[in-house]
Amino acid sequence: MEAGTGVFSEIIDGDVYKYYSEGEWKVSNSGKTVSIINPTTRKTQYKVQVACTQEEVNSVMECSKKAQKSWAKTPLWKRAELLHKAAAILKEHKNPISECLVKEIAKPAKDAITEVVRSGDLVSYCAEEGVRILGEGKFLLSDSFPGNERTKYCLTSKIPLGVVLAIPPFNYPVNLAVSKIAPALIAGNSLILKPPTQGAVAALHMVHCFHLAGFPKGLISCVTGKGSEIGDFLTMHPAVNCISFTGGDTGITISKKASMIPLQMELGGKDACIILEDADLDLAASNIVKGGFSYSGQRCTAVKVVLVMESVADELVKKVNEKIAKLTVGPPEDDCDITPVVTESSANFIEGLVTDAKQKGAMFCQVYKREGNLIWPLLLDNVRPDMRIAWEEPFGPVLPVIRISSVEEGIHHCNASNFGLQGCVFTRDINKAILISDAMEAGTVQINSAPARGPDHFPFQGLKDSGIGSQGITNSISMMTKIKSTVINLPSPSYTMG
Ligand SMILES: NC(=O)c1ccc[n+]([C@@H]2O[C@H](COP(=O)([O-])OP(=O)(O)OC[C@H]3O[C@@H](n4cnc5c(N)ncnc54)[C@H](O)[C@@H]3O)[C@@H](O)[C@H]2O)c1
Repeated sequence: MEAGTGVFSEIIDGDVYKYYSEGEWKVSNSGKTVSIINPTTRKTQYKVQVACTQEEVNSVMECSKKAQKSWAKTPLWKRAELLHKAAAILKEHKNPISECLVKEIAKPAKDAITEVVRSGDLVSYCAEEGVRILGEGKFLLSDSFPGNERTKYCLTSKIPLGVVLAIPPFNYPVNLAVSKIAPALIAGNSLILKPPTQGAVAALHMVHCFHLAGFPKGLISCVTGKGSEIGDFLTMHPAVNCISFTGGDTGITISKKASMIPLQMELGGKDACIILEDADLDLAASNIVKGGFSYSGQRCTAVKVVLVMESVADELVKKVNEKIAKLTVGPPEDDCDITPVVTESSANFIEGLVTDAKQKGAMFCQVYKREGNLIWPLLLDNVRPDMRIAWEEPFGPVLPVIRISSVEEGIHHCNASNFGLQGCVFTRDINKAILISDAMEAGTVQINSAPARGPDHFPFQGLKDSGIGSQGITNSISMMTKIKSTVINLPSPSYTMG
């Protein structure tokens, strides 16, 4: 089945995709649309509605508030049952959804399928985890605090926050949407999704799978439009009780504007890969290539700078270059390793970093080549700290190598970054690895493997400008709840068996 056909024909009106509110697919009164440009053909692939009007957003909010009230009264097992159903429908329709990922964000076809299947698994896992952790609370006794007798019993439980606003980025528009939707729903919240422009159509198909599962009207809504146009109205809306955002620096702006509500922010990274003299260089080289160039480097946890000890640098660079030479470059439909980057402006930004590095004397291991949005993989050796690429996130298939003469120098570079998402270290000495992991200011450090977000139940968080709070299924469920206590006061102390 193709995108927009069969069960999905309901979500499209002519050639424009609708938005989703009050359990229905609707055409916005704004009368405006935005074109989604296929990164490979650079032609319009799909159209979605621009900025639903403020009245439409207000009505989405009202409806979401109302739906949440009755959802919070729906038994946990029933919420879980619906999530399991949605997960199965999502997996069943992996083909049309992955087709959108290929055409909207040039994700290699195989990876696009993996994203949808992984998303279904995430939703199911979340339902199971929710049933366990939300079914438990705490029981506290007053006499453990000095001066108290056992006259108070405190019962705590986790309650929903209300309306959760989810804003995912373009690179995993399905997976990073469900990683917010599923925890929000299992915890008893309603959810409003604002998908990225590139990736919006994949997200709308995914939302329709939740619709088909039969969630109550208004519990899930999906509002399309440019972040720059409707972003502020959504993120500053008084009805929103929690924002879960994944993306770039926009998250910093949102966190400054948002009101006093819980924020989950997963932002950019400049994940460093430190290679010691005793490292298994073959293992390191394959992880650098996989970590640095998968999905053309457009991953928050991509290896974004290699910090290698001078004594093994020549050998490592040689091994990495041999592997880069084997990467296939071309369209996502052919499952090429390197596919066009998401937009022309991204390609121009990447080119700017490459030009800066060239002017400042970096060594090019390959010839720089670009056709449209397609950039061939490039390793830049002998990068120095005065080059932009040493610090900035290219979000493309360009990887800098900085040669270091001590571990301290590597840690210093890593910690001087504003980002602190993940990092990795390659060594056969586990004691050194632990010391380095502790010294690196990053939310997660991988030992002998490239940075990675999954498996999706692991905690995932960034320090400094890389984020607020922690994701991962369990942490996201907890983050989308609040603790509520009920205290039973006894007229006189009561001790068990007393
Ligand atoms: N830490 C993580 O978990 C993680 C994961 C994936 C990507 N990322 C980061 O995301 C970035 C790439 O993704 P991107 O280009 O889609 O990021 P982006 O910040 O440009 O956009 C993210 C989302 O925010 C929306 N948006 C834009 N302006 C807005 C506004 N004013 N108000 C509300 N929403 C607004 C966009 O439409 C999109 O849905 C990279 O920096 C990458 O490192 C981080």
